[in-house]
Amino acid sequence: MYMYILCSISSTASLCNTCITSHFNYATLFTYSSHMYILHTIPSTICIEGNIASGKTTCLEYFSKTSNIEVLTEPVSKWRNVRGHNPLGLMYQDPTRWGITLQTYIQLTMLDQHLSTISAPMRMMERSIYSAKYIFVENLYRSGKMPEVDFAVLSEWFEWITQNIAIPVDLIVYLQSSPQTCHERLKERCREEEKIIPLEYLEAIHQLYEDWLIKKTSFNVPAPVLVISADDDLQKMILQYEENREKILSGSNV
Ligand SMILES: Nc1ncnc2c1ncn2[C@@H]1O[C@H](COP(=O)(O)OP(=O)(O)O)[C@@H](O)[C@H]1O
Ligand SMILES: Cc1cn([C@H]2C[C@H](O)[C@@H](COP(=O)(O)O)O2)c(=O)[nH]c1=O
Repeated sequence: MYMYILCSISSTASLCNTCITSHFNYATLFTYSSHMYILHTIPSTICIEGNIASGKTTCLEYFSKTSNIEVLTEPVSKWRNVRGHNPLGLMYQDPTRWGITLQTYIQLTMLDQHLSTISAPMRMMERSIYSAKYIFVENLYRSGKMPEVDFAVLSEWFEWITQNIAIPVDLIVYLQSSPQTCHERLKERCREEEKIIPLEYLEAIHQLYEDWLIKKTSFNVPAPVLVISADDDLQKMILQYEENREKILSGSNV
């Protein structure tokens, strides 16, 4: 939908006034085409970020009961089964060989989610195309498990996408948890491919998240960040979600 809007802007800019106004969670755009005004609404996007097993899916499930929100969980099932292949499993078995395969596919599926047309005025997504690149690709590269040429190709793809396609994010909710908590929860969840993940892997992911979203020293942060401490038990997490409900659903002004 957004690409269509961008096309509309460029094709109608010389013909008429095009205006974008922001009201609460809606961005409303009017374009003039074929002698009539067309109104498009762009849903606002909230991305739930955090380490593996920090509680993102659980958080999304909780907010899925809220009206006017469409929740998009990470398409992990696709990453585990693309035409009968399991790139997630392959990556954990041999990251140097399969890291680029998995990350190319994740980049595609994330882009697909960002651009998907939804009927609700608000989209709540699990992670984003940004964290796939800034956290996971970066981790593979920095740990010496992704060859330089693979990193270069993925980076070229990512830069082309983000420079040519509008991928708006209105708010990042960072579920900040200790790597130890995640390790415990990961063991409990018991996803087959992840059984070999050591604590050190979660520590590396944690550090990359902290540099990106807390210290803001590594990469561009595409939206305001709301930090929610995620080490608490489920009941306390629900309390925190309720305390922050308005901030989360207003999509910005953190
Ligand atoms: N606050 C919590 N306290 C204890 N266990 C939790 C909590 N939140 C989630 N879990 C459990 O931890 C595991 C990982 O949670 P999940 O929501 O799948 O994390 P993520 O989507 O971030 O990987 C699941 O088994 C889930 O039931
Ligand atoms: C985005 C992204 C994810 N992964 C891996 C990390 C985990 O094993 C799963 C996602 O599970 P989570 O419980 O939702 O964190 O996918 C990856 O390797 N690369 C990525 O870019």
